[in-house]
Amino acid sequence: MTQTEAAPASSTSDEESALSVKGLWKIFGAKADKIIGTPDADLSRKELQAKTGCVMAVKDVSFEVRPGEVFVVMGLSGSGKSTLVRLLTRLIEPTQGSVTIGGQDITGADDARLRELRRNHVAMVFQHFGLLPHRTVRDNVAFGLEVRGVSKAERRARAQEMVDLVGLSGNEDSYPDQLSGGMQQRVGLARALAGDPTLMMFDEPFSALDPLIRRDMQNEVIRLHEEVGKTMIFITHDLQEALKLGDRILIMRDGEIVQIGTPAQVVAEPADDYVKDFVSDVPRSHVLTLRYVCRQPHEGESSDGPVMQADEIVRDAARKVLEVRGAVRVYDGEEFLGVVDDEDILRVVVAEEGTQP
Ligand SMILES: Nc1ncnc2c1ncn2[C@@H]1O[C@H](COP(=O)(O)OP(=O)(O)OP(=O)(O)O)[C@@H](O)[C@H]1O
Repeated sequence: MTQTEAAPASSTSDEESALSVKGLWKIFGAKADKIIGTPDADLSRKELQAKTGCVMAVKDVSFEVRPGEVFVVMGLSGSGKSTLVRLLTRLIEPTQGSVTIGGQDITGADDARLRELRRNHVAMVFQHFGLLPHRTVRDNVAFGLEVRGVSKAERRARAQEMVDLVGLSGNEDSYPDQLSGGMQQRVGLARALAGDPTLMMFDEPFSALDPLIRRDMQNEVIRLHEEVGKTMIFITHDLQEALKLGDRILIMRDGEIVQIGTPAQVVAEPADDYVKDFVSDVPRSHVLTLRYVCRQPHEGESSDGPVMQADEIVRDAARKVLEVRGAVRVYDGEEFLGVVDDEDILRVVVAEEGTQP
């Protein structure tokens, strides 16, 4: 994934965003809509539940996702991730707030528009693959196209293309129970891609897979993203997965946003002790970029070293920096940010020795 440290999300307008979420709330329970705007809304989840019986699942969440971005929503169990992703297409009705997908207001959409949106623009990949057991791989992949009324020949051709894309060539005529978990999830990916959605949502798709297969599937998502460039919203409780896949990560706790940032930002500048604690075991050189390591040149330090870009990850930059006598210059595009020398790199690497589990 690219690790672009771009402008803050708030500078993106609704028309430019793939997804725009504003002031979104979900409170489960009777009279939940009477709570927002009252002092009860400021109670902790536990206090609110004790007082009113209502559960604050998602609390005043706002964010923007850019076209082509992989946006990860990360949080521990119960933080509100699944509710949030279901609010985005109104599989769960929001208590308050607005959602705009590709410039279309979802919150006010009638049933027909919602169906059209779910069918043609948004694809979801879940942990439980939701494959139809009596259909072949090919027919599972083509299912959404069938619902849309695409002709049989066109469906077959498109399904084959997607089966090939996810590396399942030769398994077209197998049934789901003849495939391993990883392969079944590939069918789920192919099915999601078949309809050429504008937005793909993944709700903990790899949580049930073995660690090695899970890593393969993460790499597969990265490869597919590079190939098809879709906007992706990826829900996970796994920090490593979030750091690996996300262009940006939204960290949730108790229904609220704690931080939104690039992997490097979250590790270098955690918003609070909760995030700090969360990222404390992360090998920093694998995530931090030169932006967070560079410094102003010392007096008299030569400033004619080679140039590197600020979004280069420290581990990838290390060899080049260590080979240079003196410092390399770090630029964000045309803008000079500072310099980095071998000691600056080693400081990151040595510091992480103490953080490895
Ligand atoms: N239908 C419901 N009625 C009442 N409370 C609910 C409902 N659905 C979810 N909740 C509560 O809302 C909170 C957020 O749940 P949610 O499932 O969104 O979290 P999550 O981060 O996805 O967790 P997990 O990974 O365990 O699914 C939890 O306290 C949960 O118990």
